[in-house]
Amino acid sequence: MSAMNGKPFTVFVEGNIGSGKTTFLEHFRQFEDITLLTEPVEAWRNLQGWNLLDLMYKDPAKWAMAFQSYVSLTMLDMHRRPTPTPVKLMERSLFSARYCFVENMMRSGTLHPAEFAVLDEWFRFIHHQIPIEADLIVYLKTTPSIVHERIKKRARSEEQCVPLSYIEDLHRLHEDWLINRTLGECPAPVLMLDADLDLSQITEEYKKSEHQILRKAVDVVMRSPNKLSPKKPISSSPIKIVPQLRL
Ligand SMILES: Nc1ncnc2c1ncn2[C@@H]1O[C@H](COP(=O)(O)OP(=O)(O)O)[C@@H](O)[C@H]1O
Ligand SMILES: Nc1nc2c(ncn2[C@H]2C[C@H](O)[C@@H](COP(=O)(O)O)O2)c(=O)[nH]1
Repeated sequence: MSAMNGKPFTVFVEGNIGSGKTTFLEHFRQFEDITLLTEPVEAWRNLQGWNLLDLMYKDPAKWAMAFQSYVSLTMLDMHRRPTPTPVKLMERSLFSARYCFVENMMRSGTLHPAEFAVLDEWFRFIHHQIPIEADLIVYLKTTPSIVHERIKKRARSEEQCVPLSYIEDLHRLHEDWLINRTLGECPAPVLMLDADLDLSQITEEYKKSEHQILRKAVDVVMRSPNKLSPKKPISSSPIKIVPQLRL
């Protein structure tokens, strides 16, 4: 199934560490005609045998520049990845790397001002020379203390020493970027979801976003009904499938 006009309906899924971005993408695995691109964390944990994520957390002053440079490369690769489907969901973006993580490293003094200037120039160049657009941003809004507990429970070795204050700083930057609009550029309309809800309630919250996300795929269904169906068939009738998508 090719994307319409060669450009998929692109969604950036944004939110603090542990807010449920990967879990959100997994919710959409039930549908066909969607490309899901999770954050390349494993690439950051193993670049030719080097765990850049661990090095960055252990000695940010020394490794922040190298880590952010590689984050930029891997995220640009995701932005530019050919997408054969009408809908593409990406976990994070070059925008959150710049306006949340790099901004925080500059403000906290982790990045030298000259290092920040280099990363900022790279972001400006990429943003103005290469299309890295989005049609929608889904913002998984969370409370720092809640995601800090989730991070501890997830127990990713590199993150065990991440303090609550770091999560609070990232929260404020996400809010300023996506909600208050006092930081940087917001490249698409924002759909905010309450990602504090626990796993027993979060599916209903995720469903609030299905219509806006799947509407391009719905268009495809209306033109070729046999094309889109959940991997677990809801019904043999495309009509019953389409209302399921019209939430
Ligand atoms: N709504 C939720 N309630 C409770 N735990 C959650 C929820 N969403 C995700 N988790 C758990 O929290 C951790 C982080 O979720 P994940 O999807 O990896 O977040 P992210 O990709 O934003 O870092 C995982 O252990 C996951 O199982
Ligand atoms: N310093 C940066 N760290 C980043 C960036 N993008 C992600 N990360 C870190 C945060 C987590 O420890 C891990 C994965 O993020 P999740 O939110 O998916 O858990 O990678 C960045 O640009 N800079």
